[in-house]
Amino acid sequence: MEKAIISVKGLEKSYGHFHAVKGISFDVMEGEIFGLLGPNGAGKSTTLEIIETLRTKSAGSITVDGFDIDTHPEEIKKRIGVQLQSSGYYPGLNLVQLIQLFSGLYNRKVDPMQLLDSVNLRDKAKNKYKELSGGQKQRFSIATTLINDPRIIFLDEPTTGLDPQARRNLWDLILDIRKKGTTIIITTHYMDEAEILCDRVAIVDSGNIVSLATPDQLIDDLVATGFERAKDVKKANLEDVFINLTGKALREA
Ligand SMILES: Nc1ncnc2c1ncn2[C@@H]1O[C@H](COP(=O)(O)OP(=O)(O)OP(=O)(O)O)[C@@H](O)[C@H]1O
Repeated sequence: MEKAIISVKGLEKSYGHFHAVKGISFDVMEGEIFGLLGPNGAGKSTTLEIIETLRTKSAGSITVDGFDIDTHPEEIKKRIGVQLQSSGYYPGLNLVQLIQLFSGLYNRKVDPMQLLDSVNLRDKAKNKYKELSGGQKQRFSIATTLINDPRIIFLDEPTTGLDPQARRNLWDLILDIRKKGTTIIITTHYMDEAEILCDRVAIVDSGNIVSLATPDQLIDDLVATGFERAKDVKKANLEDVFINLTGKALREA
């Protein structure tokens, strides 16, 4: 039976007089990839950071894995994996040392090489974070979300700035993580990414959820209104051409 692992009810957030999140409610089901989509400033990061216990809310209630955020934030922290800002990656340490540092903070024993293997970064074990390419940095930051063996991970625009091969590689990594039973919440500005990865998406605009359904359902609903694309869709797009010409392999060795 489907069970909600995150339940958000009537969430509001104001920054001074500015009402950034205006009373949103949604559930995230156990094991799903749930997308928050919306234009810049819609309130996606604010919402994520409140659920991550990193920001206070102005009103509403949230439970994560059965724990109320107001009364049990520490229990919630133990169960979630959050991408760190790159400023958290001490410049003098290599990837293995960083993983050892983070696992110490979480009080967990992890095998750094096994974790690096899982994100295809074994070869970079002795490199420093700043020596990684954009795609490698993103993969490393996803690896760090897995250190405490979380039930849920939060990915805020994980593929922004990556080339098409690196994006696809990251999609495979995200799907692999979900296969192991981890619930994933992701924000993205890429609709193709949301369509491929997300079981359900909430479309957020000016602090409200304006629609929430599976990508298929949202498209069908739009088509049912009589909407048609202006141009016939070709069987391939420019990204297909690019991948076809330059291959699927990563270019960052
Ligand atoms: N600390 C803050 N103080 C004041 N206003 C803030 C603060 N953080 C965010 N905001 C405002 O709240 C609104 C929502 O911001 P938020 O970062 O949640 O949007 P977002 O949907 O994640 O946008 P983006 O796609 O650009 O990351 C924006 O108008 C932003 O300027």
